[in-house]
Amino acid sequence: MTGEQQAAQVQQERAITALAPLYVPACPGAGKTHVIVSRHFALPSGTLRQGRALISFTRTARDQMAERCRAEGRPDLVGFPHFIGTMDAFIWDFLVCPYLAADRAWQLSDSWSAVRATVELDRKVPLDAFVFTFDPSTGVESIPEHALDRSTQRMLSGSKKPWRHWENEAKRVRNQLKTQGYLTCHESRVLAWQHLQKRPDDVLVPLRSRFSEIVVDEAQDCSTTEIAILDVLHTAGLKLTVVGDPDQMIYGWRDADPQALADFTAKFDTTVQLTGNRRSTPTICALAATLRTGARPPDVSVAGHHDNPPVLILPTAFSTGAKALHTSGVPTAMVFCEHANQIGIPATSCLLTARRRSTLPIPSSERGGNPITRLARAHQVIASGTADADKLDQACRVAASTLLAYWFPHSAGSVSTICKAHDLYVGTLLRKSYAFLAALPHPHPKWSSDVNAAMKNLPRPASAAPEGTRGYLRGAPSVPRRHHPQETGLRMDNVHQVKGDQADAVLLMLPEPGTATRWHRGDPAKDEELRIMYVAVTRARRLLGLAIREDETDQITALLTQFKISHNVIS
Ligand SMILES: Nc1ncnc2c1ncn2[C@@H]1O[C@H](COP(=O)(O)OP(=O)(O)OP(=O)(O)O)[C@@H](O)[C@H]1O
Repeated sequence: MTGEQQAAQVQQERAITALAPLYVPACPGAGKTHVIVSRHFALPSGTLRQGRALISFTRTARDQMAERCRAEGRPDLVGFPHFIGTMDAFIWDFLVCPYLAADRAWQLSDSWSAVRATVELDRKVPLDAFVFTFDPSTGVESIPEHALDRSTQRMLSGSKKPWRHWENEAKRVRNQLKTQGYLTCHESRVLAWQHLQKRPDDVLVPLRSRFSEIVVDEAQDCSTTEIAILDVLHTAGLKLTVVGDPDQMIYGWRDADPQALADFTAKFDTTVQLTGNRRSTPTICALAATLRTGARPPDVSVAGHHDNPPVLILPTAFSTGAKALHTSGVPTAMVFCEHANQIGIPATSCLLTARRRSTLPIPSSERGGNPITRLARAHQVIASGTADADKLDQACRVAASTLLAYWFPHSAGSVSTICKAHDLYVGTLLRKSYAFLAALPHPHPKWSSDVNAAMKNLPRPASAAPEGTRGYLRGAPSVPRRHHPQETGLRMDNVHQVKGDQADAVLLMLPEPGTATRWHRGDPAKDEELRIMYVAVTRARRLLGLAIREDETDQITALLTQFKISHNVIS
């Protein structure tokens, strides 16, 4: 072990064992999840139920933490009295739901699009296009006009009604829905804040008796209201451990504010900083350092990789329809995968990302298509080997409904309904469906005959009653074209979705004109685009590729040369 690796280990140990209240600012790849889960393994003492709340911002992070506990043989750390969940779930379960009037059935949705509410004056606008914000220091709620997306701004620019009429109408529609029992996470946060102000003892006593510690992961994503809520809990004596990387703050639109986090964490007595990057090579750490505030030196790479490949610069012609063609005429993603493959990284360990999902060659509707195409896509999900639990579940359900349609040709409804009607256990069927999908060959134009033969030969439940070829799939699947990046099993998603994730090789698409100038002259403290680039590049373990506009190649290579970052232009 090198001295740097030892130092990183000592930092991690301190972050695991230091007493809360504790602030752990950490660089990318510092092992925040390891710290949080290891902290959880050491049982807290001294309070009634000795529970610990582990709060994260994404369902993926939540599932990772729970999975880590189970994998270490501690499933008991997942359930009561502990809590492992998202910030929204914590706020709803502990600060809002128990204190709502019992006279109606309350429903919490991610956004107003779930109830398809609209605001109508001289035109009709979806309610979820209006961004409600709340200032906890004044208790005032508003809808800033500048936060509207571009298409709503265009729509409202033709309206004869002034903005304040739209704002009032949006609030009226929202209030009416609230009266009917519908809430989004924004209303939930505001209610939490109000409950803490109006009836602090009711809210705080149950929290104190259940949790001896509340750990907040990815704290840089907290909105100002969430920080204000945590501040009340901290002031009331609840023990908080706050873990985060302020450089990865990419949720400005939901009111995350680096200054609010800095002011809040300054109140903590103990700070343990994690500066060893266990994920990325020195070259990737060096490039990442050019995208963050304060001209700080690169993080120390303690990943121990045996190589340190240069950054690949791929000049690309970006055009509509998510086409990104390298100067050689081949999709840039394919060129990148070939280079990754040359250093032993298969396409399934590569990640393609961009600020906008629309830049990525992802089919517009992954769920659409005829039954054979849906099954082919489900097969791809399984074959990729990298899909998350939700995607795997969806894929298995597609295969399960194909099997059920063949086994029970007269039954209709969802997988659960048909299973119930025929006394089948859904979990067993999904496992069988996984095996069925995994055994199928790669989709091709005559794939349906392979699928139908596999269905026929698959051991079936005793109650199944297939009728000849009823339920057989027909036609050709519309599988991705040859040389299409999707065909390689390459994983792709936008930066906000891959946050917290990692891959051996990452290709970041940068189609926006002016990226080079922005990178050169911009200030990451003020420019969220640069922070989004920072999050993207820090997902890479060994190889990083940048797909850039051809006319910006010289500027970007000059920049990398200036920072002494080794790179190769692939032309
Ligand atoms: N103590 C450790 N020993 C060995 N590997 C570790 C240790 N801690 C973390 N790692 C590994 O380091 C990598 C980065 O860890 P992790 O994903 O938790 O980072 P992170 O701090 O959450 O990063 P980010 O904020 O950038 O997502 C992972 O592959 C993880 O398994």
